[in-house]
Amino acid sequence: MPKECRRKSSKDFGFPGAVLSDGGRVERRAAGRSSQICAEVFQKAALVAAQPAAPALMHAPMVPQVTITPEGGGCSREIQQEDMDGNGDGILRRKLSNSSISSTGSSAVESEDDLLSDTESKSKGLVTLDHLVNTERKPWRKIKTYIRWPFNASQKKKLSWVQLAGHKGNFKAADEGTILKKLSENEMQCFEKLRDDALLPFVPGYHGVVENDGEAFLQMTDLLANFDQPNVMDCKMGVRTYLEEELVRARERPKPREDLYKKMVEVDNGGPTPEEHVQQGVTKPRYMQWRESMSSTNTLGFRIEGIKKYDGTCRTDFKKTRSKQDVIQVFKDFVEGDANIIKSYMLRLKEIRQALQTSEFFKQHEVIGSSLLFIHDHTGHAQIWIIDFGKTTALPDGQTLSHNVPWQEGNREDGYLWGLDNLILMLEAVCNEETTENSLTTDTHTASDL
Ligand SMILES: O=P(O)(O)O[C@H]1[C@H](O)[C@@H](OP(=O)(O)O)[C@H](OP(=O)(O)O)[C@@H](OP(=O)(O)O)[C@H]1O
Ligand SMILES: Nc1ncnc2c1ncn2[C@@H]1O[C@H](COP(=O)(O)OP(=O)(O)O)[C@@H](O)[C@H]1O
Repeated sequence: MPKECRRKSSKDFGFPGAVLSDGGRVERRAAGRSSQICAEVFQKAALVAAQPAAPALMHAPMVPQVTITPEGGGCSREIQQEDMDGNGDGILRRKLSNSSISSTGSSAVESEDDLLSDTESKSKGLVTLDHLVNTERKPWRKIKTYIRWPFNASQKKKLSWVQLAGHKGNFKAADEGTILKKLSENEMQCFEKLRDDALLPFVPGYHGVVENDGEAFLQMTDLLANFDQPNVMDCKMGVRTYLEEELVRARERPKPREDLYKKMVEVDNGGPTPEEHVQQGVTKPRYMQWRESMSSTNTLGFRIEGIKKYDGTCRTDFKKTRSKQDVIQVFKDFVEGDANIIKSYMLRLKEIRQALQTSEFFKQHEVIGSSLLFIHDHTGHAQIWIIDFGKTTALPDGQTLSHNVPWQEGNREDGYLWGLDNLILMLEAVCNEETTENSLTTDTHTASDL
């Protein structure tokens, strides 16, 4: 695809001071920086918002399947805390991703030849949203972060936000109950289209495009806002986590990336092929396929990305959580045996499933890299939302997906519904186990009481 047709990041929209409000209207923001407003770029954003999304992949080529290099034997182990400590304070600079159509504005799609910093960073775990409170930044590599409770009410509010996946620095705090996510044109178009769709009740409220500190952001509802010390889990949906066009591009101009090689080796030194070891680099699709095969993406159609518990503990070391039993165990730990929470989650997943089946948006889009965000708290409040439309791509006019047939390159299927069904099955298993365990406990009590 020609470069000018690719998605643009917030930088393409440029300058500060304006708010692209709901409905694509351009407004001026009453801020001291109004002199910096560049109406033209925000009109451009308005125009984009008002127009139907141009299909990003007009002609998905029928090209041979990419072979996933088999995992080597090697010594494989989970990342340990000691591996992480003192290892994450490199320069947290993000350059343009070489093969990525970023799910966010932070890694705009550019050439395969763009460079990428060795210290390419992801935001994992507890973060402090920029203008809320100025504490020391946590390097993403730190896999466990503890927060001391209780804080006073305002501190608690400030520190309760968590980013479990995605790119570092992508989010900022905004007005009460909302957050800002770096603008990607693609995600903006999705939010615009979702305004009239059956999925609307299941996605974060969208409040338009705003400028903050010279950058454009999507303003959306902070899903954590109505929870008290929430437990949060991010599950990335689908059997595939990269776009077909990323494969094509990598094939045309393969660009081994050192940062991805390093991430692979951190988890499994036997992951890279001998050639990849020699070149100290792997291509983006190769890395993404390896991630999918190591985790439950390929086998279950979803994977757990991260969990933050009410007590502030945070885990993102799920790269090798693949088996059903392991996944069930993670869910059991997450809900701490609370059958009511599991039931609420199951109900919500079934509602989401129903909405997906009637959603025009869902039919007409390849949904890649999107997550379900599970949130519950001690009051029994439990909800799930569909988040991250950065790589959700419109199909050519008239084309639809079933979302539950196997992916073959060219058919653009994403396995989303298949993954959702498996997720529901996993939760049912958790529920059954909990119920059995509880009834066993009750039986025991009854027996001993007698
Ligand atoms: O989770 P790990 O193993 O760190 O791998 C990440 C995730 O797959 C990111 O997806 P997400 O943002 O959905 O979590 C992806 O960003 P894209 O969404 O841009 O594909 C990154 O690609 P790069 O940003 O190119 O490194 C890739 O390195
Ligand atoms: N609307 C929201 N409310 C609360 N938390 C959110 C919201 N959107 C995203 N998050 C948090 O940020 C993380 C990354 O979000 P995501 O949209 O996937 O970012 P990226 O596009 O950088 O991958 C999620 O795992 C979640 O923890």
